Amino acid sequence: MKIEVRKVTKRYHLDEALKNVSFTLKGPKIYGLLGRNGAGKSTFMDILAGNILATSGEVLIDGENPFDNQTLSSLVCLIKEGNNFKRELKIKEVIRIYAFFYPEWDQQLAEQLLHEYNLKPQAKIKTLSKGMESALGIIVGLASKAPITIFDEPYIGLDAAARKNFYKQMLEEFENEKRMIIFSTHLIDEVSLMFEEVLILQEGRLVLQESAEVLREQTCAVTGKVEDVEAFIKGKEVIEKKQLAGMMTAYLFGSMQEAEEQGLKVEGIPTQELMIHLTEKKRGA
Ligand SMILES: Nc1ncnc2c1ncn2[C@@H]1O[C@H](COP(=O)(O)OP(=O)(O)OP(=O)(O)O)[C@@H](O)[C@H]1O
Repeated sequence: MKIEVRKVTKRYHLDEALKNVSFTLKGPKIYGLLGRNGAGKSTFMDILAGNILATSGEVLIDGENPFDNQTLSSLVCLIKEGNNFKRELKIKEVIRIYAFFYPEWDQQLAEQLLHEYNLKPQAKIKTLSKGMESALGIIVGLASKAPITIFDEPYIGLDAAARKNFYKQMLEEFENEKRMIIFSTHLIDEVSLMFEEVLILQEGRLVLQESAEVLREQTCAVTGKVEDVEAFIKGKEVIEKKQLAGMMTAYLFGSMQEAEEQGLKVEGIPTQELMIHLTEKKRGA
């Protein structure tokens, strides 16, 4: 499936949650949608799921507007960080509703995951802990088999071991049957290896869209004497530089090998740190 985002702005009264954002996503792929609080991630996901309209510009899924579009709504499954289900419903009723709604629903997978997460079909949503409710969201998202599955921080209340289990299940599902998964998270380093492409939003603007491979392999942190680092980074795309006691560290797009040949100390940059530097750079620009 193809998602085209064209000059999208979303305004809430005086607040601009998205500012003239344009990009294209093509599935099947696992996309990481990153950004700090209030960057506009949830707003974008809500527009994509057809829950709200952009103030201007358009989002198209295979050429169609998702707002109030019944055909598309059965192809897109959005799981948010909470309040996905009516509190009075039982788990088995939630499962029945989603099974009815999503044509590719995988009942066997849903039952297997309910068992793994130890969720009782008779239990009412309002009796579940935060972690159990998140687990149900994860189960529904995975079992929906929706060609566009969107997870917006879906793991609130799950501990590190349960989150790891979820990432494993998600990857297995993706390998079994490829689809487009858009995943928004704060816990970037936990999941960064899963992403094939990363988008970073900052204050409503898209500051980066890049394949994760390029980010991992073609960015590095170079440290050495100020004059050596300055000479090395001349003409290169520098993300950030820091100076202390005659030494400099520069974060840049460039090959590690080239820096090593110059006798500089070179390290990879964890995605989390890269995101912080990229968003700070744009803020200062
Ligand atoms: N319903 C709303 N009414 C008014 N303002 C809103 C609404 N939803 C979002 N906003 C504002 O739009 C901006 C973007 O919010 P959004 O929730 O999309 O960001 P986010 O990147 O998902 O953040 P977080 O990670 O904290 O959920 C914020 O300034 C937020 O206050």
